[in-house]
Parts: sequence; C-alpha cells; structure tokens
Amino acid sequence: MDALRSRLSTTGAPPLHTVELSRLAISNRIFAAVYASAVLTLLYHHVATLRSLLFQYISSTTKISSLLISTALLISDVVLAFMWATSQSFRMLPLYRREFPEYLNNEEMKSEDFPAIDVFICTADPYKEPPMNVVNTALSVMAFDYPEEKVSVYVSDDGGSALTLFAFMEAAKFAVHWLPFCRKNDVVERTPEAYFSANYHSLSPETQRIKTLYESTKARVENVVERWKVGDEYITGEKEREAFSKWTDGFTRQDHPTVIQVILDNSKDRDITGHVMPNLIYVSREKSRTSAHNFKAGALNVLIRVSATMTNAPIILTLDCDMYSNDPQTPLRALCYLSDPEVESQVAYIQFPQRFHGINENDIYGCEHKRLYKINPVGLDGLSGPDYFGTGCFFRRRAFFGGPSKLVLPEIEELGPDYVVKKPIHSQEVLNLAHGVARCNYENRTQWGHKIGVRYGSLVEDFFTGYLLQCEGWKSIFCNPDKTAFYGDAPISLVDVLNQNKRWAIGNLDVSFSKYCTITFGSRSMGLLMGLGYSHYAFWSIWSIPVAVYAFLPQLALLNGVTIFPKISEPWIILYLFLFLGAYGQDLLEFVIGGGTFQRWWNDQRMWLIRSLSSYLFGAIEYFLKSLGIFTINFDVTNKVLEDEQSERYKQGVFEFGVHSPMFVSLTTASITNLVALLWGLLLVFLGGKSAFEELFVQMIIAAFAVVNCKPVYGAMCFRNDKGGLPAKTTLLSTFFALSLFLVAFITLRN
Ligand SMILES: O=c1ccn([C@@H]2O[C@H](COP(=O)(O)OP(=O)(O)O[C@H]3O[C@H](CO)[C@@H](O)[C@H](O)[C@H]3O)[C@@H](O)[C@H]2O)c(=O)[nH]1
Ligand SMILES: [Mn+2]
Repeated sequence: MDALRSRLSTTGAPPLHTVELSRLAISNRIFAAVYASAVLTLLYHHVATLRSLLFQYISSTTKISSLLISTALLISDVVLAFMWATSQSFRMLPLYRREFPEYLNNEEMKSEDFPAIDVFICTADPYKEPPMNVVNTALSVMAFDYPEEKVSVYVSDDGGSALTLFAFMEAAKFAVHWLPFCRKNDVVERTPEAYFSANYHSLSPETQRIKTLYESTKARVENVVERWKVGDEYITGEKEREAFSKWTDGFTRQDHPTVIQVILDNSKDRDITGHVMPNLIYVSREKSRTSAHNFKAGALNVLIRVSATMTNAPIILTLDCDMYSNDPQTPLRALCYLSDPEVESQVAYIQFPQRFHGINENDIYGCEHKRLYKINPVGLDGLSGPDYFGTGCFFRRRAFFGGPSKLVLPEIEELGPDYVVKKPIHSQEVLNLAHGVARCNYENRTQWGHKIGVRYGSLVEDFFTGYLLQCEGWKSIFCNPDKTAFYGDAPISLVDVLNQNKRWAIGNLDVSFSKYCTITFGSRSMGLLMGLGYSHYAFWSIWSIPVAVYAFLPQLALLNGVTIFPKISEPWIILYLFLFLGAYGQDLLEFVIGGGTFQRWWNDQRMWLIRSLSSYLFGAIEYFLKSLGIFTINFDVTNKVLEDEQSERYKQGVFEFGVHSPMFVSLTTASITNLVALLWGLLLVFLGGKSAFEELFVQMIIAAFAVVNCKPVYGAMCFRNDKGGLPAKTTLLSTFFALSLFLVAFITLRN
C-alpha cells in the first residue's frame, strides 16, 4: 500500500475521489426547524389535555378510560417524535461521493503496488444456502480485476458440510478455465450463473465449451447435495480423500474438529494459460456443544485469525455467501479511498450498498431497504460515516485492533495487523497455527469479540461492530457507484422477511440495552448527531408502540362511538394534517430522489407498518424473555431457496403467507379490527349525520388508511386457494383476538 501511495503522490495524479454536499441539506434543515415546532406544539397539546383530564378525573367528571386513552396517545406521539428526531441525523449533511478508479489503473502501476486483499465469505447451511450459489460468489471475487496473487478467498462454513467443501473443490477446477476466460473476453458478469443467463444466444465455440464445463460442475455439485453425501466415485485424488476423511461418524455441524483446506495456492496453482491463481481456502472452525460460537461474528473472527496466519492482507472484504460481485472494478474503487493518505489513517471501512437481484417489480416486501442501504448512509457519510451492513465492505485489517491512535495487540504476535507472513500457506507450521487459532476455546481469556475483531453481544454483529469502531474514533465511507457493486438475495416469502427483521430488531435491542447504549455512550463518543443516527436503528422496535396504538385504539374507540381526536372543524386538525403529510411527503420525496417509484414507496411504508406490528413487536417480546432467561435466541439463517410455485406468486406481486406464525396473528387481528371499525363508522355517520362525521372523521380516516394497507391480508384470509393464503388457524385465532378486544373495549369504554 505504501508503494502505491508514494507512486500516486509522485506522479501528481488527478484526485481519486470527490465529494459534494447534497442540495437537500439546506431545505432539510429549514424543514426540520418547522417540523420540530409542530411536534412540540402537539406534545404541548397532549400534556395540556392530559392535565385537564387529570383534574376532571380527580373531581370525578371524567372516566379513567379517557385518561388512559390520552396517556396512550401521548406515549405514542413521544415515540414518534423521538424517532423523527433521531432520523434528522440522516438529513443534516448528506454527501455524494464519486471515485475514479481509472486513474489508479494506469500503465505506471505495477502489480506489486497493489495491497493484498483477504476476502471472507460466510456460509452456514447447505440447505438454505445452496453451495453452488456460494461458489458463484467466490468465483466472482476470484475474477476481480486485481492482481490474482494479491487476492485470497477464505470461505467460512458454519454448516461444517463436506458438501460445501466438495463444491469448492469442483469450483477450483472450473476456475482455472473461468478466470482466463473472463480476462480474455472482458466479461462483465463474473459469476458464471449471471453470465450464462445474460448471454444465452449464439455462443462462440469457446463460450459454449466453458458453459458445458460449468454445467457439468454444477450437475456434479447438485447431485452430491441432493444425495447428501460425497460418494466415492466423486473423490479423485489422494488430497481430496484425506480432506473428506475428517467427516467421521461423530462429525456433526454442532460438534466437530477444525477443517482447513487450502484448495488453491497461489505459489503453485496456475490456470490453463499458466497465469497465477488466487488463494482459495476452506475453513470450518471447530464446534462443540459446550462452547458459545457467536454465530457469524465468531466465524468472522476465526477468519481474521486464520487469514492472519496465512496471508495477513492489510485489506479485508467481508461478504455474505449470496453477495456476488457485479463489477470487477470494485476493489479499485475501494482503493481510491484506502490509498489516499488523508482519508486512510482515519477510515476503518468502505461500505458498498446492499442491492438485491430478483426483487419483484414493486418490491412488495420493501426488501430493497432503500432507507437503510441507500438514503440513510448518504446522510451518515457527512458525519462519521455509514454503519456496517455485514457484507460488501472493505475493512482495513488494522481497524479490528483498537482505535486509530490506540493499537490493541492480540495475544500472539503472528495475529497482529502488521505481522509479515514469511512461510508459504501450505507449510505445516502455518497450517498448525491456523488450526490452533480456529479452535472453539481459543478465544477464552482473550480480547477477541470485546476489544479486538468483530464484536460479540448482538445478533446484528455488523451494526454493533461498525458502531463500536466509530465510537473508538474510526470513520467510514459510503461508496455507491452507479454500477451496482454487489448483488445479494432478498427473502421472498413474508414469514422469512418478518423473521429476518425480527432478528435485526432483537440484535438492535441488544445494543440499546448494553453498556454501549447509543444515546449515552454513542453520543458521548461520536457526538450527538451520530449517537442519534445509531439510536434510530438501535431503538427500531419501539416503532411498534405507536403503530400498535394507532392500529387499535382509534378503531376500538370508534366502535364505541368515542371521539379521541380533535373534530374536523377544530384548528388542531391542521396540526395533525401537517404532521402526517409533512412526514409522509418528505419520506416519499426522498424515496423518489433515491431512484424509487411511487408504488415501491407505497409498499415500503406498508411494510414499515407490517414490521412494526410483527417483527418489532415480537422482537421486543423475545428480547425481554431472553433477558429474563426464559428464551434462547438463535441466528436463524435466511432461506435463500424457494419452491417454483412460490417464486411464481412472488413475481406476480402476491403476498406469501402459507404458514401459521404468531406474527401473522397480530397483523390479521389489526386488519379485522380496522375493517370492522371502518364499516361501523360508516354506519354511524349514515345514521348520525354531520355531527357524527365531524367527531369521528380522524378515526375513520385512520381506519380507512389501515384498511387500504391491509388489502393483501383480506385477500389471503378469504379469497385465495393457493398455498400462499393465510392458514385457517391464523384467521380463527385472529378473529378470536379481535372479538376479545371488542369485548374489552366495550366494557371499559361504555362504563
Ligand atoms: O451462525 C452463523 C449464521 C450466519 N452466518 C452467515 O451470515 C450471513 C448472513 O446471514 P443471513 O441469513 O443471510 O442474514 P441476513 O439477515 O440476510 O443478513 C444481514 O444481517 C446479518 C445480521 O443479522 C448480517 O450478518 C448480514 O451481513 C446482513 O446481510 C450468511 O452468509 C450466513 O451464512 C454464519 O456464517 N454463521
Ligand atoms: Mn442475507
């Protein structure tokens, strides 16, 4: 890296990156001031109402229920106000960056000038994460436009599966053809799967040959996966036999010794043109039922250590198994920042956005997460930088070892970020050390997971680690080129989406209630705006409070003819309108400026409501049960395969329920309540005329808004006979809960 830096500074090269403040920054600030005044006025209104109700209650002129309703509304609006305030950190200083990798790639650059990169790919379950897809991810990074001898790919297999190892051995045999093919033909899509599905007509004989080769590799791997066993006929060499001999009878995914297999070694292996191949190393860390393995965070720490013993590259790219590279120039883009002396000493990581392929036209589940992965990071970039998304991120290895000015050294010298590996990766000494540092009790009494490496203690290890690095004083950069750098899989059935978001919600609460609370510790370490920005995520699950209140309270009151909002003729109504339209309008505007469509935005806001009533609510409940020791929580890996029928429905934009889940019950209960309330309200207005309309207007609007949002639920409840509808059990339970709520409301509100 130093060589690169000095070459760049002596040649007087043009800037490698530029930055520009978003034009929205000023208008955002003005709007924030106006909106804040409106929020304060509303809260004042609430407090004043509550105060007078309290006096009335003391003098017995009002019922306890009015007092409770006002308190619930106050709490909800305080939560909404808090979330609004935290989201302002994304709006004060949004930055847009551009980088110019073409200036790096000039003739004067020699391959020695490029820093080495260790790429980490995590996989955990060959059922949910088909090995052939993981292989595609690996091939796409092995084929980066980057000196091959500088790239090492480490695959962590938490599934401890011989099938995955087999897939990689096959992949290596294919890679010796694939890499030169990509180089020679300047292939854009460097995963064979994406390439052959984009280029399927009139193939040249050479392409046809590669395609046949790929297909036979794929067939072999899929065959083995299907039979769940690497049959003898597939094992060709002695080296392979020895590798698979580790899978003895007692070998299970929860209990097994370390397996480290150097599949490709750049000091020996060459492609068919005689060109050097990147290193490819399979790592399955030791597992035992009696020791905590800390899910993906644990896997990454093992990779940090194993790679340190073998290559110890100064740059680390972390990828999820489904996150393949879509642009071979991506590492050069990261280098535009990492080689800049001004940026480099402070910057821990360069985060690329998470993008997904296979999302349907209107993104019915809001899986694009435009806010999370595109809009908000642009905002944080103007402060200390974006949070870490867990994938598509280039780290400086040094960042895992203490703050920028406080190096924390690991327990053995060989793992330090500046240690130079002198032995080749196949040497026994290196292999012994690598096996040693992958043991499950290696971390006992060390700083790993606490002061060194990826941090333990949260199910969203990515968010937590990025956060703590920034608290240590590191900065980060959001690199969002026009050409998508990486593509991943998004879950495409509702229950998978909600489970994934529930895991995130729990992980975020782990952070909020740790000693590193984002409001206190975060604001102290990084400044108020960054602390608030991180709090916006850490306190994600409290969205469930206002959404649940607004999904039930106005409706239950409506059913009993009780008015809980100002009448349509009162001036306060303008404040409510402004607050609602202001927030929604700004959200829509940002979404569209971020490249979204109205339909996608609509679905995105619907999913926000749905998640609040399900993932966030149940996430919070499970978190508290876990804190009480009643519940243990696992990292449930998101499913990356689907039945054809499901995919077909998804493509058509139809919601997929299919199974029973408690999270569907809360959602369906809300849907029923709102529909009944709306119909009842219409009846009241019809019978009661103008005054009923005036009094119940706001409540009816809320119910109507919810009903429009719940449309897919009604469809799934009553009008579907495919497998994706709501199971009768869910519908019955929800109807029962809705009726119980009506009864409770009737008793409390009427008396
Ligand atoms: O014990 C485990 C569990 C998971 N993983 C890997 O972690 C990655 C992410 O898992 P996935 O099920 O795809 O979770 P997502 O919710 O889709 O992932 C997001 O959220 C995670 C945190 O919850 C982050 O780790 C991811 O980077 C981020 O993309 C996958 O490659 C898994 O193979 C492991 O290596 N070991
Ligand atoms: Mn994923």
